[in-house]
Amino acid sequence: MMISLDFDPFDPAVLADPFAHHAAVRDAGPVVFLPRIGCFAMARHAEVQAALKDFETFLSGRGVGLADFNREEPWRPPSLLLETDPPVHDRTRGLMNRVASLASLRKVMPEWQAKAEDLVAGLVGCGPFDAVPAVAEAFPLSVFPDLIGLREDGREHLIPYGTVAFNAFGPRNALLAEAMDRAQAATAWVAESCRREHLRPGGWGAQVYEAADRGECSHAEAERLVRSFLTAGVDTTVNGIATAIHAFARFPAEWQRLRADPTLVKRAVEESLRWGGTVQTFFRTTARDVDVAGVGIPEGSKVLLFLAAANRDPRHWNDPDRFDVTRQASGHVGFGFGIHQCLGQMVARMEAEAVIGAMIPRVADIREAAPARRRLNNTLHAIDALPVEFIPA
Ligand SMILES: O=C(O)c1ccc(C2CC2)cc1
Repeated sequence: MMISLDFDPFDPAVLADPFAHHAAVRDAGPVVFLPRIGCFAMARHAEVQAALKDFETFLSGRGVGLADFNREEPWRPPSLLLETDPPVHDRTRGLMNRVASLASLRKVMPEWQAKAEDLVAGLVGCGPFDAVPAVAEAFPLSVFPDLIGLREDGREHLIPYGTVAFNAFGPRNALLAEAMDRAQAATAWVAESCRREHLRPGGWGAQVYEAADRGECSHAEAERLVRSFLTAGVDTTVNGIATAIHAFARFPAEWQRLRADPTLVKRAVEESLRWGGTVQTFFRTTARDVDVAGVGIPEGSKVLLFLAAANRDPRHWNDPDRFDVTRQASGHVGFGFGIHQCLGQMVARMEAEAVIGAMIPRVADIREAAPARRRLNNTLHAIDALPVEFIPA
């Protein structure tokens, strides 16, 4: 029996506080239909994880946004990672896994830790500041473009470019239109920056082109694969770090628990990824008629997967709305799940661990200087301003 829910997940009021609406979607049933969007939806952990794992039934190649690439032109050439299915995905993901290796990240970790320590030390005891530009944007923009090997000029374009890319997974609403208008220069800069001549030898970008030299992909594909790093690798980590700092400001007892046991830093970062819901949703498209929990979903249907709702599903987590630095948050779907699980998840973890790890010995308290201000986005639970004070230890 199909349950319909008169609910627009992309309504600005919902995007401003999505968690307030997730229980209703979860409780309405394992699969519901959203007539306002014209899609099916899943918000419970079991069904979301199962759909993410079942890449043959729930396709990515027809787009992971509301737009069905079989029916309408994508706003940009589709991603050869995010928006492909096997066998193409097997080839491109294998290539990118070899480039974005843990070994290469381990090499830069000491430099990232030193940069995070310098950044945090300069903010402790200096009164209220906005942690979004000062930390959440500053740190990823100081380390990630260098990892990829991007040119120095124009790196600030990466933020508005990510904003339009993540809005583009949603409907053609005012948020997307505004982001498109603002991102014209950024879109041009990103396209140019992915060209081989603009990439530093030795960086991840140049390594993708070297894979093309070896015949692992075409040089045109290499340009699009480098673009994936730029699209996925900034707005996500910026908001992941902002959300972690915001969580500790809102739950000071958790900050004290972490300061009392700094070995919890990896667990605390993972919990912020579960609890924070930076990446709220993604779509899939059904490859065939499929029955999920007694609901018939026709072939070619768009299915909205509420990742953040699944990460707070009381059917799977104890006291899910509680931010708990000691929780074992493995199994969350904040990075997706299955073959499309986030290629850059180790980058995201390492960036957040470097920043939070630098704060632990230096910051006795994180004081909210004013309420955080949301930056509405069709996909990201983003923070626009986070006025805080780092009280010296
Ligand atoms: O390949 C891409 O362009 C791409 C864009 C966005 C993501 C989201 C999941 C972080 C992933 C890949």
